[in-house]
Amino acid sequence: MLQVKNIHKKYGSLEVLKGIDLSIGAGEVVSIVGASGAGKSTLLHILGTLDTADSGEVMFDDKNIAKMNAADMARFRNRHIGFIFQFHNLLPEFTAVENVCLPGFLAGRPEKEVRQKAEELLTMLNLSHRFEHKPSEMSGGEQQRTAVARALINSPKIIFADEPSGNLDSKNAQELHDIFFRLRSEFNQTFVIVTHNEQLATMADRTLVMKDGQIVQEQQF
Ligand SMILES: Nc1ncnc2c1ncn2[C@@H]1O[C@H](COP(=O)(O)OP(=O)(O)OP(=O)(O)O)[C@@H](O)[C@H]1O
Repeated sequence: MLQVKNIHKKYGSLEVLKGIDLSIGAGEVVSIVGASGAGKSTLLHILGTLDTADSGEVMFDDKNIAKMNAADMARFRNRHIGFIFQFHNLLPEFTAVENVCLPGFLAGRPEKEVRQKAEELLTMLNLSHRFEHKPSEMSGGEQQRTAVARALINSPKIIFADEPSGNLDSKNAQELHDIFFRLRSEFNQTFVIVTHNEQLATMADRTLVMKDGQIVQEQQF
């Protein structure tokens, strides 16, 4: 599904990615670990089309992301990619349902269909009692589960998660990790997850270890 060839990225004179190759198949859960500053988030942002590489290729199925213009890339991102960040990034003025709906509306899908899917997703994630709550009226775990529902609203090919449980206590973290693997077994959902959480890293099918801008090791479980 995702093929990456020889990606390089510099910030000024700092070489952050030094030739990354990887490939990720549909339904795989891949974790990326490594010391702070190794380049994990930079790689995830490039894979997720939030940033561009200086050179190299990012292919989603047969589409070369590097060759797309900004508008096509934004459309592709909205339709096919989901994101979950360490901090939920929900809009504070909107309810849980509205936050989840937003990427669906941006994709131009019918309002009724999007709202129904948002409610289904929130119900699946045990948030049926929180539809009309704003982020400040929900717990950290509930906010992060709402962010998962938002990531799923357009049925993305792949979800990129950057330290998704970094801000959660161990019980909520465990619950979130279980959700990822449930989504994989029920919907064949693909995930690439940057994490410092050892439990999550080792639950993945494969773990890529990054050091100084390179993948130095791959562990298979
Ligand atoms: N926009 C930017 N401008 C300049 N330097 C950057 C930028 N983004 C990242 N860097 C630098 O690139 C290097 C890699 O950063 P990155 O966030 O990818 O590391 P990381 O492995 O995700 O670290 P962490 O585990 O701490 O999140 C760091 O030295 C960082 O300071």
